[in-house]
Amino acid sequence: MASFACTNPTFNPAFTSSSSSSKPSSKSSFLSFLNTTSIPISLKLSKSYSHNFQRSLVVDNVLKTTDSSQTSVLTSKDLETLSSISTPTILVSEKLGEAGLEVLRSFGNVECLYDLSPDELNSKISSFDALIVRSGTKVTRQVFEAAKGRLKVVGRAGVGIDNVDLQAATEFGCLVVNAPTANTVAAAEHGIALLAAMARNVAQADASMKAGKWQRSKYVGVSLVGKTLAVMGFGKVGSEVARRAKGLGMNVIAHDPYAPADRARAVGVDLVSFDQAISTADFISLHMPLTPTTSKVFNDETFSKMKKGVRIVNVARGGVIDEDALVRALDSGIVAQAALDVFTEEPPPKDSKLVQHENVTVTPHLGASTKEAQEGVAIEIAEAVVGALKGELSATAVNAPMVAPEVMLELAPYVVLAEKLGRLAVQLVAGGKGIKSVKVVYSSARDPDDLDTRLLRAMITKGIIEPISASFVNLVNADFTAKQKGLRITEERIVVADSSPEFPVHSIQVQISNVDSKFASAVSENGNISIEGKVKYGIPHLTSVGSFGVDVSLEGNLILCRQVDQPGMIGRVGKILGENNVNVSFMSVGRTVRRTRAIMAIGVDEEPNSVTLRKIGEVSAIEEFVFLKL
Ligand SMILES: NC(=O)C1=CN([C@@H]2O[C@H](COP(=O)(O)OP(=O)(O)OC[C@H]3O[C@@H](n4cnc5c(N)ncnc54)[C@H](O)[C@@H]3O)[C@@H](O)[C@H]2O)C=CC1
Ligand SMILES: O=C(O)C(=O)COP(=O)(O)O
Repeated sequence: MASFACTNPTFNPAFTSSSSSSKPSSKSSFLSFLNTTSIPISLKLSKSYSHNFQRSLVVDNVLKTTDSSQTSVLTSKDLETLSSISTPTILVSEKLGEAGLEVLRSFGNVECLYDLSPDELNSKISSFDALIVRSGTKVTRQVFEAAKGRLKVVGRAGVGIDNVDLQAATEFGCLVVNAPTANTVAAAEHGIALLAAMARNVAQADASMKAGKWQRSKYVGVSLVGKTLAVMGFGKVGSEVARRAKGLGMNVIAHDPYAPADRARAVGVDLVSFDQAISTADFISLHMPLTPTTSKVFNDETFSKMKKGVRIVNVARGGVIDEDALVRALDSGIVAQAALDVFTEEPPPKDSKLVQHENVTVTPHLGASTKEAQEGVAIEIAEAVVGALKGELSATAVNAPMVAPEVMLELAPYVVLAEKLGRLAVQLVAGGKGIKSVKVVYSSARDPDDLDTRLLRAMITKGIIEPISASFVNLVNADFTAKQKGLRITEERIVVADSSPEFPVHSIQVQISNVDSKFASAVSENGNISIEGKVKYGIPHLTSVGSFGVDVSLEGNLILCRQVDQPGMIGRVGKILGENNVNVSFMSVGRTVRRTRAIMAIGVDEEPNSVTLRKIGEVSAIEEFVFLKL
């Protein structure tokens, strides 16, 4: 068997790459992190620590301390590793509130480099673990490629993530987080400001007066009260706009294919179809995200269905409107006025017909730009990014499943077990190749709906894929990577009545079908390579191989031997290992029928050399054996 890369077991979604050069923060933040997770642990620390490593330690220490009689002390090797890891570096590429910068600075090295060109960003990005942007930075596939695996998290200091190539981020295993709540009110207020300013020609009248004119009859406006406003996208901003518009005496309807009717009803708003909304509204306010579905959804065809003289406000994204079509609709009078905060291209070209149009009021993407919102967004994104760099799954992750911290902590030892089972299973496949179908069976005393297996599945995927490819797998890209490699992972949950619901998982079984095994005994009766493991006292154990029951802790490396069940076998193999200075950590023998065949599972601290392995193979009663790296 080719040698396998052995990584420190971790469920950190961000920091699992060997190329990571995360650093640490202070000892105090390390300890406070442990405190917040209430892990019973005794640590002797002498240096600053990496959050990357912190997370691994959390996993290790959850394992080591589930038995409350044990305490864990870092070894000198741990300390050496810790001290060699450098501080996380964070690039802030657009103006961010000071309070957020302070949060970031307390954790890592922060560089604020505003107005970078795409080439400059690409040339610098490989020095950073995290990137924080607003709407002005395009985080393209080239950025992820240029990052060379270093970039672990992109933080969008705001809501819209249409400027981040999410598919590329996912493929590169880079977590994307946003700050979805702190600018909601600011955007809604700006929408209302534009609505009122547009209806009363505030901007145009202001410009006219500043040009020395006094044109009272030219700028007669329209009233809002009693008019119908269609809110397109009844999410956070849309519903706040609706609430405020109702306060202005408007009749508000909304269109949102995904919004629950009761949420709309609570605000006194009727949810209607797209066509109904645009054809009955006097005013239309846009609040949907820019996606392939919403791109240019306001176009010649949809403008033609609108009431003549409709007025449109857009504080969502420029791209939801076909801007050339809007100019035509303005010129023809279908659209009487528009008030726009956002544009397809930002800033728009200086000669943009839309910006220059006399019936259009414009602002340079100011929706989120209040002092309050910017402070809030900065703190929200800084905390999300720091959390992600620490290995916590963010509540605002955009391209990864969100797992509550308490669930993650509970699953921690099973996460280690899952990765090790994946890693073992793939090493049992002849040549480690041709794996197409993997089945994972979780048995648990809990209701199947009560078990979130995404983390476990991701780690099994990691365990299977990483040893046989150059791919780096984490929670962000596990499903994508499996799909890309043609690996189908199916899951089954079995409820076992005789286990305690106190523990989330009783056992995990990994089966690989339609492959040859290099260790025939690992093939169970259904023809699949099959191994099963459990967590005992917080430590992952291998509990069955093929049809044989074993019980060996999954630490260090493993030798599996199948032999004729006869006296003296343990001694013979143990002697060979001892003579070659290989320390045995655990040993377990499983058999199906007495004095026929047995499997010996031997945990070893060191990797036996080829001569030692050959000697084991020469023991006459041994029919087959395999050395597996964990
Ligand atoms: N101008 C600015 O500075 C700001 C702009 N925004 C933009 O406003 C938009 C909304 O933000 P939030 O309300 O916070 O997001 P949100 O996610 O809370 O709401 C978006 C709503 O749009 C709905 N939606 C999705 N597809 C739709 C479709 N085809 N038709 C109608 N509705 C659809 C969703 O179901 C959701 O309810 C985003 O595009 C965001 O980028 C947000 C803040 C500031
Ligand atoms: O949050 C959003 O979606 C916004 O559009 C705000 O963008 P900004 O952060 O002001 O560039």
